[in-house]
Amino acid sequence: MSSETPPLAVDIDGTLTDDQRALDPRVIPVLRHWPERVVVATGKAMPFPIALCEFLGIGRTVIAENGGVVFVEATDSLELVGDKDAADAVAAAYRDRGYDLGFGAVDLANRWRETEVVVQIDQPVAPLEALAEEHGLVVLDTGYAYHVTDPSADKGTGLDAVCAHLDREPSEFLAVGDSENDAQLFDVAGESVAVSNADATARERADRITEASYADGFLEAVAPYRE
Ligand SMILES: O=C(O)COP(=O)(O)O
Repeated sequence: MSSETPPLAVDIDGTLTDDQRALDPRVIPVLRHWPERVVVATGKAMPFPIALCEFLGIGRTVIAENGGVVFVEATDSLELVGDKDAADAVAAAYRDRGYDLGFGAVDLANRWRETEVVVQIDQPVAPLEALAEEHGLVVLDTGYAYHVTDPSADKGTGLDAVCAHLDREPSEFLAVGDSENDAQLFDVAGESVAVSNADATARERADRITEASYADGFLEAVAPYRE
């Protein structure tokens, strides 16, 4: 890889995966051997990106829950931003009105979540948005789930926090992603790339858009640094 390879902030779903949300195995050696820091920045709860880093064999530097959770292994720091009680109150009120979060009784999507609540993408969003607003929260549509989340935390504030711990600047980073929850990350990163399956917000806020979709798009985004 080139000596000018930047540190990388990368989304998971839709960016490192195929269209079925399965990790594309071709991204594994790229991330494992990336010569700079890799930050996994996701809407998922912390155990998922932590496990991804562990199995990739890379340092655990993670932005989870759309910026609500930031973990930097190198400095042994964990920061939580958000009002989980308010998010839980939204979920309870949503259920009281006869709706369901949509993830079943065990609910692996919410089980380890510390700052947000997520609702399955096929559930009604209008009542969720009304309840979120009543509690000072917003609903973020990642294309994979509705996140009831604190508007003061996002993947951009997450990268700021990571950088404060590591004495780096967000502007040093290449960011790659695919949805509106990547927009603020794109804003703070030095270079931002949306894969071609990205939603309108991500496409608008990215510096460039790849020709290819999903993990093929990620491989295209990082190709200039791998020559
Ligand atoms: O959890 C989601 O809804 C999306 O996750 P992502 O940020 O890794 O795409």
